Amino acid sequence: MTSPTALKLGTRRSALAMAQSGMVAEQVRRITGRDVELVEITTYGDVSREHLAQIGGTGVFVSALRDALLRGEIDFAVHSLKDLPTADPEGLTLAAVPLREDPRDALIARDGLTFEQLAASPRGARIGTGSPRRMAQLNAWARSMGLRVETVPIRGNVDTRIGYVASGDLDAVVLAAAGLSRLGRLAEATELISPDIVLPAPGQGALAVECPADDAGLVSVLAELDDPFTRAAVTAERALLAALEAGCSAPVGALADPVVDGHITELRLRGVVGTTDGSSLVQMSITGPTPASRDEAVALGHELADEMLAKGAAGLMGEREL
Ligand SMILES: NCc1[nH]cc(CCC(=O)O)c1CC(=O)O
Repeated sequence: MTSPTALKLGTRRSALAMAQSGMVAEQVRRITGRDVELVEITTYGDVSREHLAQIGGTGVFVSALRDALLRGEIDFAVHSLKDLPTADPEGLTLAAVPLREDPRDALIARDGLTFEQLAASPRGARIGTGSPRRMAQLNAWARSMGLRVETVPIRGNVDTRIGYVASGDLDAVVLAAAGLSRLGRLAEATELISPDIVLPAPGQGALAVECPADDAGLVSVLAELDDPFTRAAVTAERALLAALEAGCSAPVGALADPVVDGHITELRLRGVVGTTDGSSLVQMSITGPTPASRDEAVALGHELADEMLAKGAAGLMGEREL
């Protein structure tokens, strides 16, 4: 039963989306004392069997929720921040970026193996991922050890992807640790991949809580879920992505994390662009004062983008296939 004043939270139907939305709904209930009702929205991305790149990237998951917000069918929506296109939508506002989960990628491999053990396996390793960013960095990592792995494009929900390892079709798959964690399945990871080796997608592990910009009451309530440090970090990462003019399926990794010296002193932003075969990578980092404003976070991202472009990053971003 929901009360007539229940807030409507629009969500995709996938297990991951439902888990994420459920967590945010609980926080909003606690803050407002109001009931929050989950409203399932089916997106084209959920029903299409085509590859994501052919239907315009993960943005397809987002646009159906945004349309429902703009039509007033739902009051707010929760997205995986890494799935959001870098352009700000008309009429909507990013009301909160809650505290980020572990941003790293996780390996789920047969027999409890790590990536290095798989790469060294004499029969060769087939590793499933549909992400050019993961392919580029996994292949570069194997090359750095004088080894090769075969990256196999896959898609589908978390269950489907883990299923390829359980069935023996693949030796391993790579997934975001945050998604596994939200589904209560992080224990299945056989390795949490260091960002020194594979940088996550910009915004990975963070959620985006979005609502109509003109709903001042709701905007101020949802703002209580915001974590300013997470927001600054993902703003810098996404500014880097936008400045590299990369599409959402391009092989760009980025992570802004705190430089801790007793307390947080600075923000370090790392970025990577590469060819999916891992033969060339441009990987750079900069450190600056923790941004005190959106403009400062954006400036940090743009500064690193300029340095990466000067090192030839643009030439590595032609590949768009999954
Ligand atoms: N690509 C789809 C997607 N979007 C967000 C997550 C995981 C959760 C997150 O990064 O916040 C995933 C799954 C994955 O990459 O393994």
